[in-house]
Amino acid sequence: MSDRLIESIPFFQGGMNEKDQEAGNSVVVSSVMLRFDAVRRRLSQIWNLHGDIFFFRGEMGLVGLHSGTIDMEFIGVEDHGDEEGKQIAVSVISSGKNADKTEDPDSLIFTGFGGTDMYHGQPCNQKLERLNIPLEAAFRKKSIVRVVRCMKDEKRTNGNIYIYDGTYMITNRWEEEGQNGFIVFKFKLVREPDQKPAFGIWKSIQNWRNGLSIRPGLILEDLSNGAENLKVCLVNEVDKENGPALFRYVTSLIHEVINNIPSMVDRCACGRRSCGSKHGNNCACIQRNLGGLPYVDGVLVTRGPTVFECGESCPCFAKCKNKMIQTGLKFNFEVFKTMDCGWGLRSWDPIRAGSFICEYAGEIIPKGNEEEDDYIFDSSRVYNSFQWNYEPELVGEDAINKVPEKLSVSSSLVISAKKSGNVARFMNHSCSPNVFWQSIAREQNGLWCLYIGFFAMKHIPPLTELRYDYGKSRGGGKKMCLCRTKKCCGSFG
Ligand SMILES: C[S@@+](CC[C@H](N)C(=O)[O-])C[C@H]1O[C@@H](n2cnc3c(N)ncnc32)[C@H](O)[C@@H]1O
Repeated sequence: MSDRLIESIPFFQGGMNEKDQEAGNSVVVSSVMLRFDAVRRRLSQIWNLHGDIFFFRGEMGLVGLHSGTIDMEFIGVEDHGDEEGKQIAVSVISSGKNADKTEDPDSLIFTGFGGTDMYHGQPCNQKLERLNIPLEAAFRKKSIVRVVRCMKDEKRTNGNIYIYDGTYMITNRWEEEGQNGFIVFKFKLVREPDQKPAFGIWKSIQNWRNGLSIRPGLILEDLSNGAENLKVCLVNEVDKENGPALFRYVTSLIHEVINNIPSMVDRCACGRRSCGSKHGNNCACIQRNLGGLPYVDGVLVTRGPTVFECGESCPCFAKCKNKMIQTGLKFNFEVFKTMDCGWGLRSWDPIRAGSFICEYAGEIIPKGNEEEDDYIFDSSRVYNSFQWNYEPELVGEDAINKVPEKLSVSSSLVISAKKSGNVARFMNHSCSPNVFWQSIAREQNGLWCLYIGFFAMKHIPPLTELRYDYGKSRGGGKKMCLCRTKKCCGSFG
């Protein structure tokens, strides 16, 4: 969000002090609500979200896709004569008691509401009343209903992922005997034709996991040949090319020393535990980071000049919360042939914004030796600036313009992944990227070493190509860009 928008709400006061936290601050609350509502109204005009994913119900409310905690949203229809048609369903979430067990990607059986006696809590027949009326009205009026499929998020305890699966129509409605012997209402929704696949992609991936050989275009089951903790498959569904040119698969970078950071006099002394927990709050590595522990729930919280992780000689656990990029891949990736940019990278798993994707593995080379090399990462290039640490003032931190988002890697780092590299060497460039890089430092052999970690800029649905901004050399981009995004500036590198 731009500073302009923040200024346009003159009575906004950022942050909550302790007194506010106890007593409440209606000015802050109402200005946050104003901003939320402005964003929601604007987004509900512009969204075209087929296949987009959400990790929290509130996110769907923000974009105007589905509001509230009930698995059906309805609107009032003023001009409809009969009583039963005054409310009409506009969106359903297939989760909980209403969920569909068949999981057909083109249709959905949605169970009606009710079936528990209001006064005594005993099971009873569902009736054509209350929340079933808007569903019945949508059936009779043949109106369009948005469908959100709900899946369990394997990476979070009790977490769900919501997939927007496009528009459906209720084509049938019937009553049947439920498992407990009482009547339940069933509504059959059929997906409107000519929509790009969304939930269907998830179902295909589920099948591939059960037997990789059925993955169309499969060339290799594991390009890393066991070097990574998860398989990286290689596929080509586009032409006959049977793989990228030969390279050595390595999982990490041969380290670089940061000269201007003093060596490890104050390494982490947290003991055998995870830093950042209630017992390990004084971690010297975490304290080097602005704002404390950089990762919460496995996602990067804010972007900054350098993130400091616990290192080799810190006594904390291998699973310490302040160790992320050194703990390997977290998602099942595939290297695939793109239509016009050679090989590219994408994931079978949904990726939550801020998640660690991979590091840029390869060999460190001196600046100036990168001619004729397509596999260069160069931290000293000019990168399009972007704001990722949104709204820090809402949580009482310095305003955006005071936090340096531009990366200042103290010594420039040039990595070549031409001869040796990992999945990162296949990430193509985009002028509207969904991935960004972050420099990460950790101690090795008593010295601070610098690495480049890639993180998801936004939530990324499965099989969406992962691309970052390659930046431009000081003299301007040398290669023609084919990213085909609206913001394409024509060149990169
Ligand atoms: C680091 S490699 C990426 C992997 C590469 N596509 C492959 O097949 O191995 C960088 C090269 O990919 C191609 N590439 C990446 N992004 C591109 C883009 N936006 N437009 C055109 N070509 C691109 C260019 O040939 C570039 O030199």
